[in-house]
Order: sequence, then structure tokens, then C-alpha cells
Amino acid sequence: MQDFLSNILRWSTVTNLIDILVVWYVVYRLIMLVRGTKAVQLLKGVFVIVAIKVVSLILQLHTVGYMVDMIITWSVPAMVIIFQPEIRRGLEHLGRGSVLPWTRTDEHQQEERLVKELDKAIQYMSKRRIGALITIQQNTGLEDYIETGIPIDADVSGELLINIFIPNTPLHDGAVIIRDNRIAVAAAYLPLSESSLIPKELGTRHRAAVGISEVTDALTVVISEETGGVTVTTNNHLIRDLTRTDYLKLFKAQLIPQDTEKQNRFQTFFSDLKRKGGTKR
Ligand SMILES: Nc1ncnc2c1ncn2[C@@H]1O[C@H](COP(=O)(O)OP(=O)(O)OP(=O)(O)O)[C@@H](O)[C@H]1O
Repeated sequence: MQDFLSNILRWSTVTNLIDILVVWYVVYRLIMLVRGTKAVQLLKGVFVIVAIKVVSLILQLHTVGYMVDMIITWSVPAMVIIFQPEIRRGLEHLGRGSVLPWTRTDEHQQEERLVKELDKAIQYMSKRRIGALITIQQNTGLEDYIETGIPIDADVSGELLINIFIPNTPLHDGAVIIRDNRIAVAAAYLPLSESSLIPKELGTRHRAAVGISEVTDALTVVISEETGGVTVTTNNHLIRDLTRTDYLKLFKAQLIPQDTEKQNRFQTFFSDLKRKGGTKR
């Protein structure tokens, strides 16, 4: 028994465990990053190539094996070129310290600012019934949708958001996408949900907000042009006619990460809302 315990507690076991946890975390973050983007197709391609390599090794298919080796060799520099923007963004993220929890203070300040500016824009647009659709990227990459919009790449400010959605201006149609606390694009096209559970009185703006929440973990805010009502969609939930207190509570719960506390607060928020009559789709 003692032998067994000392074996388990051996340093090499601990390092192996750390090794597995680090690999698991990196793979998890990678999957979350590429979910919903074109990179998923590419990953499938990588798996096919690896499978062919394994089969060629087992069946001793030397020419096939050689060809696969060539593809693998050349695909590494090719991937660096193809994914240059994503790699740059990832490294910038690392540089800003958002990966290590103890260096995240600055990022929390940015997220608090994001909530403040969103609130400013929502209050203004809701009072004046200016229709708006704002999607905030979370863990899932939104590259495919960002590509459909008009690049802005600006700090988030309430004034800029309001300006974008002023009716009959070139950028007001479509969605604003916020990524890494910056307005990435305006006038982006989001996927329309085909759900029959969406109330009939809600049109395509709300349908697009639900659509993006079905395929990614993004948080989307809709301001109705007809009623001025504020709706939020996230993780397949649609919550209509939120009061200022409610949407601020939701934003703080989901956009300002409190590490382990974040998930609990988010769940508590939804259970509170469900009790108050919020919609779960
Ligand atoms: N797939 C889409 N992606 C992004 N924006 C979209 C999409 N479909 C529609 N929109 C936006 O929604 C607007 C149309 O809104 P519509 O009146 O149909 O929606 P609604 O849900 O009834 O909202 P409202 O209460 O504001 O009228 C379009 O002008 C466009 O800006």
C-alpha cells in the first residue's frame, strides 16, 4: 500500500499529470477558438491526412506514405501563412496577459468599459427606437461572420455604436461585431435561425440574433426599431424586453470574467430570469 502511494506521488507522475492537463487545456482552447470558423474544415482535413498516414504505415504503402510526408512537411509553412492573422491575434492576446489569470486586471478594466459604453448606446437607442444588432465574441471565433462586414477596428464607444445604427446611413444595416473589446466590423451578416419557437412578431433582426447564438457562444444585443425593447441572445437563450438593471446584470455576469465565479453567476442569472418569465429556446 505504501509502495503504491509513493509510486503515485512520484515526481514523474506529477509531471505527467501536469503535462496531460496542459495539453488538454491547449486543445480545449484551440477547439473553442476555431468552433464556427473555416478552420474546422481544415482540422478535419488534418485528421484525414493523419489517418491516411497511419493506414499507409500499417499496410506498408511506401509511395502513399512518402506523399503524405511531403504534404505534412509543406502544410506547416502553408498553415502559418494562411492563419497569419489568427496567430498574430493569439500572440497579441498572450502579450496582453489575458491567458494568465493574475495578469488580467487590465483586461477586466477594458471589459468594464465595454459594458459602460454598451449601456450608453443601448439607453440612447432604446429611448429613440433606433434598431440595432450588436454581437460580442466570446470563446468561439466569429471570423466567418466578421468577413461579411465592413471593417471598423475601433475602440468601443457608445457614440460610435449610436452613429453606426443611425437609420439610412451606410453602416446601419446588419450587425456590429465586437471582438477583443474592439468594434471589428459593422454591417455584418449573421446566420438566420430557422427555429419555429421564435415568437412570430419578431422579425429578421431577432432571428439573426438567435441564429448566431445557436452556432456560437457569442452574446448578442438587439434593440427593436418598433418598440425600443432590449433583447439579448446567448447560448440558445432569447431574453426579451430586459430592463436596464437586468441587462447590466447579464453583461457583468457574462462579459466581465470573475474566473470560477463567472459560470455560477451566469447560471444564477438565468435561473432568476426563468423564474421571472424569460424564454429558454
Ligand atoms: N441575417 C442578418 N444579419 C444581420 N442583420 C440582419 C439580418 N437580417 C436582418 N438584419 C437586420 O434587421 C433589419 C430588419 O429588421 P426587421 O424589422 O425584420 O427585424 P425585427 O426583428 O422585427 O426588429 P425590429 O423590432 O427592430 O423591427 C435589417 O434592416 C437588418 O439591419
